[in-house]
Amino acid sequence: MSLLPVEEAQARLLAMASPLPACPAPLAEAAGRYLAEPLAAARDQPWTDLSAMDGYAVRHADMPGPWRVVGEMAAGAVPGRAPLGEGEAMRIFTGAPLPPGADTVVVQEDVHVDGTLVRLTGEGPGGRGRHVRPRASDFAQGATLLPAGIRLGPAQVALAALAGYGAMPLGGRPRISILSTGSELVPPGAPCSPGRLPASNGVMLRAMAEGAGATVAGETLVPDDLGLLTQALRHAAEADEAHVIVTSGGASVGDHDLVRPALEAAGGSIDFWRIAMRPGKPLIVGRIGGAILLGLPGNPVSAMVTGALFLLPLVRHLAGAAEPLPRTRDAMLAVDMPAVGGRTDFVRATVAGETVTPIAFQDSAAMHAAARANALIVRPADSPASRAGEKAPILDWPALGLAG
Ligand SMILES: Nc1nc2c(c(=O)[nH]1)N[C@H]1C(S)=C(S)[C@@H](COP(=O)(O)OP(=O)(O)OC[C@H]3O[C@@H](n4cnc5c(N)ncnc54)[C@H](O)[C@@H]3O)O[C@H]1N2
Ligand code: MOO
Repeated sequence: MSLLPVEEAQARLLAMASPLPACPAPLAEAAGRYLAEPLAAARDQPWTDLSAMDGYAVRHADMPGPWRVVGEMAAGAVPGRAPLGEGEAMRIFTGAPLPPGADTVVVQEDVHVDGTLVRLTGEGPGGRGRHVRPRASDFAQGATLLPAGIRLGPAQVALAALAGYGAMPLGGRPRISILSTGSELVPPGAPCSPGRLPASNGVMLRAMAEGAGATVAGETLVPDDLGLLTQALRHAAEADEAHVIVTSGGASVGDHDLVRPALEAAGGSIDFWRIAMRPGKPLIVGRIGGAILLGLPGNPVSAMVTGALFLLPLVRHLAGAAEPLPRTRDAMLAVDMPAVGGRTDFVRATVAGETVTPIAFQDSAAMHAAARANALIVRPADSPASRAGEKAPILDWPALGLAG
């Protein structure tokens, strides 16, 4: 059975599912999720010309003063209709609307005040319009502020609030169920007798998926037993109602590698198996009930890399992301790198500025080495050797969704 190229496998996986239905949600729940429709401003910001400083609103034509103070405006005030007359000033505070006729604000540090008379002590504000935030200078009502499919962070949530919204249409939250397979596994922190191994993939995949906006409906350790694994898969599909079931381990060709037979015994089917990538070759993709099954390899680094390149794009796609796949950028290789075989190599590396350096120990079970990395160097299958100083595509941790 030939190995599937990585890009083809990613495209086939994403084509298996449609984004979940969108629904309106309060802004407090929006960060980390995807906007389902373009966001248009429901108001002008600012709503009128506002002062950017504490001081005195004046007519620039009256420069350099002096002025007679005829009233006061604070944020929240609404200007009256009478325009400022010649030589008149309005005491004004940051965020307050300018009275009609005023076009410039003199800051209070630049004036001497004697009763109601205000004189410049310095050079004054300079040009007309100084210290004024003109109406709609940030955005105008009706303007498209955010496109559909972007991930909302704190700044976008604040923008939505200023644009007049208390809720936004958001993509759905994918539910995932995590099954860590292997009779050798014990839960993290449990006593680890000889032959046992702390299960690390479950907590890692949970952190990755939750960071991408998924909710974890179940997280279970399952021994290498066909009956128990079959039952666990059914449970994840039916009771957890998972959109995605992600297994780790048991994906390869050994006698104890049971994910494929268990999937078939549970009534599921395999769409494809084995990808031309290193690490991560044994990846399985299938379906069971309404869920997509993603069978990741057990080696911790293989699970991390396949989780970042397959699980997270699938989560983003279901959650409504316009661009679910991570984007590469170019960096300069710090060292020579050998020719690549028939599988695309995702080399764990550290990137600093524009320079990327592979980590010396590339074992797919070596989590200590992988936890020092902050990028993968992407070396496509069958590439020739590269020299230090050449450019190479990398996927850095923020692009992959692995940044802490
Ligand atoms: N004859 C062959 N052997 C192997 C092949 C192959 O093509 N032919 N592929 C190798 C590759 S590549 C990988 S990757 C591994 C992964 O295979 P599995 O998915 O079947 O993984 P397991 O054998 O179950 O486990 C591998 C390794 O990882 C440890 N493990 C498993 N689960 C966890 C977990 N949740 N947390 C931490 N560590 C875990 C497990 O104890 C094993 O040491 O197969 C190669 N073999
Ligand atoms: O693909 Mo395995 O993940 O090379 O170690």
